[in-house]
Amino acid sequence: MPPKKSNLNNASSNGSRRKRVERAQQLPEQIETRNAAQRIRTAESRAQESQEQRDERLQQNITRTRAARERNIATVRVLDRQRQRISRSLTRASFVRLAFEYAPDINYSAHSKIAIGGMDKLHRQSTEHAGIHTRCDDLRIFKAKTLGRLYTVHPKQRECFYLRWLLVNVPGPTSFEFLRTVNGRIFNTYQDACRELQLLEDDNHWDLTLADAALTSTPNNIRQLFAIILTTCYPSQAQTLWEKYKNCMTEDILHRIRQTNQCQNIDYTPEMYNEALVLIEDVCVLISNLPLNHCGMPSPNRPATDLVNTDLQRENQYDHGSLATIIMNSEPLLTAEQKIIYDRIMLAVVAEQGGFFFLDSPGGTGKTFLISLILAKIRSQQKIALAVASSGIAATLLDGGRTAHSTFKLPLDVHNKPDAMCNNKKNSGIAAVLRKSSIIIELFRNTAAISWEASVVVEQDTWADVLSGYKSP
Ligand SMILES: Nc1ncnc2c1ncn2[C@@H]1O[C@H](COP(=O)(O)OP(=O)(O)OP(=O)(O)O)[C@@H](O)[C@H]1O
Repeated sequence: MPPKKSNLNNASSNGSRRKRVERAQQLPEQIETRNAAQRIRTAESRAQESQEQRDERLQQNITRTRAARERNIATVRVLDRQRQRISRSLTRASFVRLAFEYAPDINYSAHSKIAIGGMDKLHRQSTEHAGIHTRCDDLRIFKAKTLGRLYTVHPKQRECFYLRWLLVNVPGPTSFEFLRTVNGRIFNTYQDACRELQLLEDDNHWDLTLADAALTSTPNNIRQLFAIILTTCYPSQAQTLWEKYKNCMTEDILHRIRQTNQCQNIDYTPEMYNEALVLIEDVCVLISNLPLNHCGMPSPNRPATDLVNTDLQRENQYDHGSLATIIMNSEPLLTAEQKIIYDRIMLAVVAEQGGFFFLDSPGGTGKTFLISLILAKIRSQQKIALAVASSGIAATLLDGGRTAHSTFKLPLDVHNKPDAMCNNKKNSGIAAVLRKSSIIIELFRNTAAISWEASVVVEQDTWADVLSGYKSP
């Protein structure tokens, strides 16, 4: 087979450069003639090829094409990753930094068309209406094609939430201090400033709710109701509500102390209120994983490690009767393959061997069935089996399942941060649960390989950190 001509476009010699220039100056007819001659030459040379030469040529073509495709795919992936990284870093830009970009000379509240959040969408819609478009341009709020973006802040991030609220309501602020200044008085917090400006809904509704409950419910129920209000309704003056209804929420404790001491003259004491606060905090931690001081309330006086009990209690609260039923019904049904895996994992748990097991199989082949049985078996032995999943939906498949992100405080963008660590302290509740766990089962469903691999690496580092000095992961 004649040697393949070198590609002129890749050559950098004077000759090839001259040829390229000549070709660039050719007329279409000349190009057509040249191409026709080239086709004839190729056909002639191929006609002279033996079968082996033809096969070799085709093989080379295939290899070249594959290599080129792989190069292209690799380039596209690299570019894609870069683009994602840039877009994520923009999305993660801190709210406070964005607050600095706020244009202080604009009265945002005066413009009904300014929405918080999907500004890009708004602008795109607005361009279809000439009137609004002109108005957007006139506003000159932000450069380029967007109207601008003030990030959504969850009320849980209290001060950030109130700062944002002030930013969209106070015209012409010149500094953060300016935002906290109302009627010449500088407030310590943005929340106080919001309250002074009457931007917050008052707690009248929650006041009436608690007053109603105080008449009809037990102290335990009122505490639970109060915890729900604190964690999900974000009252602006939680402490005032507590002060008003703390006696109703502490009545059972007072009653118990009076009974214990055989004395009906004992009155409420700070210790009793503290005990009630501890009980309320336990419920708050169960609902939102946040202690009371994150809900605008005073912290109860107890060692921080006592919070551990809530996590541990959660893992020890399984009903042993129903666990036994699960085991009794499911164990005999195990298939041969399931049995091998079941025995292998149970052996590792009983012998405290440690280790990692990856279970993968096509959908509907009984993974969840097997995992549920393993969880039930270990829990029935008074041991802790922690069940986590890659998503909230997946977590519902496992008894006592929680998301890995909430359990281990995984960073959201694990695959972007190779040195990321979970936000768990060694003396936290979940660290104690991890230390006492006989097994940690993590269910990954519909998760891209990169994300679950990255999650496991980060969790593994965290387990090693949390367990260091205790036992091997
Ligand atoms: N050994 C078994 N005996 C009887 N039923 C079983 C057994 N193994 C699994 N099943 C049943 O088969 C169905 C599918 O099982 P399961 O949900 O555990 O599969 P899976 O592998 O987790 O599926 P997917 O990957 O789609 O979640 C369930 O109804 C389960 O109860």
